[in-house]
Amino acid sequence: MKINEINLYKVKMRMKNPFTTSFGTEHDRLFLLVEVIDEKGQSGWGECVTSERPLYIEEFTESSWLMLKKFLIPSLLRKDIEHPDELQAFFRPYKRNHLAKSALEGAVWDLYAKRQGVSLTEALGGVKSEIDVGVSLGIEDDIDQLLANIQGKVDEGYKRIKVKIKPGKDVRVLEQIREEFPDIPLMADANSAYTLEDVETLKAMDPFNLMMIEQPLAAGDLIDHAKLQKELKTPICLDESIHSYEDVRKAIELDSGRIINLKIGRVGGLTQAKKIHDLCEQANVPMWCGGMLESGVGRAHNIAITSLANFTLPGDTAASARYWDKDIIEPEVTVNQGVLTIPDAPGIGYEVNRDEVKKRTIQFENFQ
Ligand SMILES: O=C(O)CCC(=O)C1=CC=C[C@@H](O)[C@@H]1C(=O)O
Ligand SMILES: [Mg+2]
Repeated sequence: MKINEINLYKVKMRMKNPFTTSFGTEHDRLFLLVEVIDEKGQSGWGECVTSERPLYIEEFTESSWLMLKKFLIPSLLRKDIEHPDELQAFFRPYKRNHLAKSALEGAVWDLYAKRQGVSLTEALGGVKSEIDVGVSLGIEDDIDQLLANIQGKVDEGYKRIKVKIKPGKDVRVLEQIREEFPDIPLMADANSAYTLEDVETLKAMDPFNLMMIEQPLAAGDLIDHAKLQKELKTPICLDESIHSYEDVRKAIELDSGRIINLKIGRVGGLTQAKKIHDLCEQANVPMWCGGMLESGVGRAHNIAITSLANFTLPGDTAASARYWDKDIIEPEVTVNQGVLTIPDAPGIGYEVNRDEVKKRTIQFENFQ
């Protein structure tokens, strides 16, 4: 396929509710969409899951716009490629910037699958036709509001509840949740809010029968997580510490974490995500697909990667309606009693609603 044109959209979407984690609150998502167009005029779509501020990772929307405009898009324009895996060679000279790389590579994967006449799930080697999904709930000032939020998602049948924790909003909150919901599959995401000095606080969470504690310590760390895992009964899940295949290899060797939250953007795209999946499968390390408050485009990519066999735990790919009054894809992502049916239409399996994208696009650039 020949990539004749690439469109870059900076999109602003207001979420239904603010989302608060240990590092901040987001109400408006400011992210990028990438559209690649081949010699037949067919389009593939990817999403750059950055935020306006670099609070979760070092990339942010403006930096990724520049990275795509100045380096990544020019490296791909008018190139003839057989398979999306070839993009690794084009991107290799440029360090990190994984969210930007993933957006462009994801668009090429979508286009590739459409040209093959298969779903992205099939193109990736997916083996499922439906997936169990969980939901991630932000920090609430008021415990009754959090308990009501949990009740709502339990009533909707989500297969796992993820709550955010931070120092001062952790042990007592989890205790109150367990008093109300003694048996629900429950996990906590700390987003690196703790250090090894908090080991007693983190050990105090062991009695709550959590499925996992996600990223308790610093982003990028593997050594201290390995020390902490020796102290905890609860499995540690790694998110911000895993940016590559090599990070996973070392985490397994060090026993830094026993579960991997795979985010396609964080690891630099679907080709790397597949390699990490295969490594975790060989090492019997369970995985699930994390979320970055995506629009339907990014959500569609998450669904496709979750169809691979070793994604054995419910992920964060909730329904479009969890975040958006109106999503930018048709049909929207829906979940029925915690089960999401994977579309079998070619590519990402959802149509991008160009009118809805246009309404929310605050900056656009066409590259030929
Ligand atoms: O998309 C979702 O619903 C998951 C949201 C979520 O938990 C996160 C999104 C982005 C960064 C973090 O705040 C957090 C995570 O660490 O998984
Ligand atoms: Mg996380």
